[in-house]
Amino acid sequence: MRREIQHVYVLGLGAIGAKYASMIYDVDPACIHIIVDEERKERYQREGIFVNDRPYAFDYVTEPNKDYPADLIILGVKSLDLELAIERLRPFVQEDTVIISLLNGIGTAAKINHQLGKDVALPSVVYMDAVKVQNRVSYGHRGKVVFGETRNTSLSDRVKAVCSFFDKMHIDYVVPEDMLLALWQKFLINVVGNQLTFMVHTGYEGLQDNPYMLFLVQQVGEEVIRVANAQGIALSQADIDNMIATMRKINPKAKTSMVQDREQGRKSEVEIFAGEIIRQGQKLGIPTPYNVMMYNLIKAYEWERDERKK
Ligand SMILES: NC(=O)C1=CN([C@@H]2O[C@H](COP(=O)(O)OP(=O)(O)OC[C@H]3O[C@@H](n4cnc5c(N)ncnc54)[C@H](OP(=O)(O)O)[C@@H]3O)[C@@H](O)[C@H]2O)C=CC1
Ligand SMILES: CC(C)(CO)C(=O)C(=O)O
Repeated sequence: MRREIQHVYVLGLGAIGAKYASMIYDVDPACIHIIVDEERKERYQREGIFVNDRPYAFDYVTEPNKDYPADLIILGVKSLDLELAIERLRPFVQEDTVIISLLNGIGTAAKINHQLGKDVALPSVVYMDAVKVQNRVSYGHRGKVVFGETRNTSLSDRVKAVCSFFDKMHIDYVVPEDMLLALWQKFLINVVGNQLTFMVHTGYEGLQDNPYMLFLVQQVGEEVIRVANAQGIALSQADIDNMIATMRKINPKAKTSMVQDREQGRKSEVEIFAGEIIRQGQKLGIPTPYNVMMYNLIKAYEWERDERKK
């Protein structure tokens, strides 16, 4: 029988990580700890971390404490920092630890489990509109974590433990029956929405009524569906239609995380979006020309920005 979740560690106190850390802190400040290195600890303590304008005095830890074993670790780094982050959290992982990774992309849980050599990470994704600028995080919606075992016809003990913890912390979540499909539904939004808004440099409004963008939404979306279907994942036109309907309900001025990366001069996560679709398409013999074009345009933009000025 799995014990109740009492101590939670967050690695990656960015837009998403700080948002969830603050929600947990608001209910039970003693149960939340932030894994950092010495440099981050000093910087976060000196500058403070604000979430929706409220300062948070988190417990910053650089190494595990046997009095507070990690029942749950929430990972909130960008995909480019994933490998290093997994090594940082390795000493915190106990026999019963569960890892929920809030990163975008379809392969994160598998990567974590492979690198750690054990089955500790549950596949998960988050729907959220959080932004971090310097030491200040803001968000408009409560967001939603989607997580679970690959199939959840009945709930495993570790999924039940996370559900009851999220209930206590008032964190909205969904445990879908088919987690692989849920990962691909989110992946579809990222491959289509994040990359097109990045290239056109627009908020969600670009995906709501711009006829040229809507043409591309359909073409890029169909490539994702073909790659998914070839692997037995039942992504369909209905998912593109749902995505368009959902985009139309979002604040038109809000921005995908990839547009935020562009505005803050950071490297984007194109490798886990178009890069992943292109690699999978090549293995399966499925052409993905729209993604090849997007991948190279995004890379070309970043090359001009980052390499030429060196
Ligand atoms: N923002 C959003 O609305 C959404 C984001 N996502 C996904 O969530 C993931 C995280 O995104 P987001 O929160 O926006 O990213 P941010 O860039 O805001 O945050 C990442 C954080 O990770 C920290 N970090 C990186 N490496 C380490 C390390 N080794 N040890 C400790 N901390 C580390 C960084 O710290 P520092 O700043 O000190 O360098 C930074 O604060 C991405 O995959 C993104 O696609 C998904 C849905 C929505
Ligand atoms: C789905 C979306 C667009 C918001 O949660 C996202 O994942 C992102 O901005 O990266």
